[in-house]
Amino acid sequence: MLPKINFTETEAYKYLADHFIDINQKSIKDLFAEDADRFNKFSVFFEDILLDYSKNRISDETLALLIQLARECKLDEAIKSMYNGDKINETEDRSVLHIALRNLSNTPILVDGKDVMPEVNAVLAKMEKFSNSIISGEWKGYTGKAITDVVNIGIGGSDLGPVMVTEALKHYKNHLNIHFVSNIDGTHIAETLAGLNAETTLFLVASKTFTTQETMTNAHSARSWFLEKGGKESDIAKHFAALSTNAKDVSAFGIDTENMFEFWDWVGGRYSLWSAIGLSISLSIGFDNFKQLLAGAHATDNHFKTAEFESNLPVILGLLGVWYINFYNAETQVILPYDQYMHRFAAYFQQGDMESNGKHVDRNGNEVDYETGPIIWGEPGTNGQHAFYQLIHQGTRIIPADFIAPAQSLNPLGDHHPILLSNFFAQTEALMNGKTEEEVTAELKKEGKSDSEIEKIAPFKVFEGNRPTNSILLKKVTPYTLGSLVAIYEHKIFVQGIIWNIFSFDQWGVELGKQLAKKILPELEGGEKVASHDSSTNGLINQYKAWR
Ligand SMILES: O=P(O)(O)OC[C@H]1O[C@](O)(CO)[C@@H](O)[C@@H]1O
Repeated sequence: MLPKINFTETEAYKYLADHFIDINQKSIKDLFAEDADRFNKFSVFFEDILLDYSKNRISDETLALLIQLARECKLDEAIKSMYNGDKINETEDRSVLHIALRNLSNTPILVDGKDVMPEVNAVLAKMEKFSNSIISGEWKGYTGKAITDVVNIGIGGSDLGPVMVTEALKHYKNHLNIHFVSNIDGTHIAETLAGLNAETTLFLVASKTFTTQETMTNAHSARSWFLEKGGKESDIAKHFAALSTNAKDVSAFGIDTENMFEFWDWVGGRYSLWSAIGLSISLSIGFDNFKQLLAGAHATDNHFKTAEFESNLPVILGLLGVWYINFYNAETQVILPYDQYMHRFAAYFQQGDMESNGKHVDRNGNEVDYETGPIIWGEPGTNGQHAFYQLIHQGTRIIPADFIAPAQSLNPLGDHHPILLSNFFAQTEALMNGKTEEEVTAELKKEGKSDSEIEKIAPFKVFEGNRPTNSILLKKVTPYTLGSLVAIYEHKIFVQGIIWNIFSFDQWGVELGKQLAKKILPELEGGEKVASHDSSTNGLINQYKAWR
């Protein structure tokens, strides 16, 4: 069981509320001026990852109080509960054990008294064998040819993680072409299949429940396409595999359960890339690299479990988020990878974070009277700089930003990487320092502008600064480092869920829309006018029927 403490009623929260007033007398720039050691004090290494969180609106006292808050909310107990396999996903009566999927130390982890590790290891061994035979070409399609293309059909957690990782680790990929189909919009699968040859294509139907409408519809279309192109029912076993917890529906679909890669209800969809759902990753970069990804995450898991809160990366990141969301009313959190390969990282954590902590009822079943999960967004730098950074620099909202970059490029081409990194460093500095009216005036004077011109233009050129950032510098993007980084963000979400006293591992909020869509679908048949909804919904449905 998780503790059920209202964090706004803790001692630490009250101290933080007072401290908030004090700390705002100073800007981050002032705090740097006061303390030459600030970088050393507020940065922490975890293996080949450096987190510099010194450019935040914090002092020693802020950090101490935030850590006190974590202690009062019994974060340590909550972490133990998760690692012990307790059913901390109480609303679904499930354990939360993505840490078991990457538990390469193989220490027993019990669910209902049974060690889950033998099953985890058995599926990993099956994934290894399958990946090797597809990659080597030993596995043949129905006309005796090796597989060249793999299509992962899944959505949400059965898509975003594998997409993000295969993109982030593209540098390590082999000859297989990996495609992803998620959207129910027929365009997605039609465009994907257009260039493919059924004889050499393998479909992975990735669905924890094996009931998700989008995935099942796409999977049936893929099956029909395969049969139209010349494959027979008896050939399906060579071209379709399932990644699921639902053996019954997998076999009803016609997929040989020999080709089913199992996982378990204690793996949340948005935390499942480490499970059989990661088969597309293992096919793309090879099982050894997939294992490195798991190893990196496992290292983070050990760090999260054992490091003191003061040097614990997920704890620090989580608490900083709470600081901005609950005291500064920050509504969003932007993630800015300065690495083209990581272009889906923010999109991945949009689900990871927003589906986990987008909750308004606390663990006691009461409506919360404080903010919970932020809106997560982001794009890779430097593209974002030329699109939305204006608002981060000069808008009216506070947008805490995570900058992420590797020190070593996987494509060291001319000056590209130093230019990229100079932008990263410059942005965090600019966001902190801003530009004062005096500086703007001096600059304009130097350009030869008259006093009246300066008076007119200066206000628009002033940057307030004092905008908080975290900088995460990786030595290099490797499967191991990426695994560590993803796990850091996963555990950060956990930390925040504990502080906010919410359940982070269910997602009831996505159900209503699904139910209504099922009700509306039959109403779209036929030509008769629909009148069973509000006037807007009726109007839209009827216009759709008129135009289609
Ligand atoms: O893997 P499944 O069962 O198809 O679910 C896909 C996604 O749908 C959701 O349940 C939300 O609708 C996600 O949590 C999940 O990742």
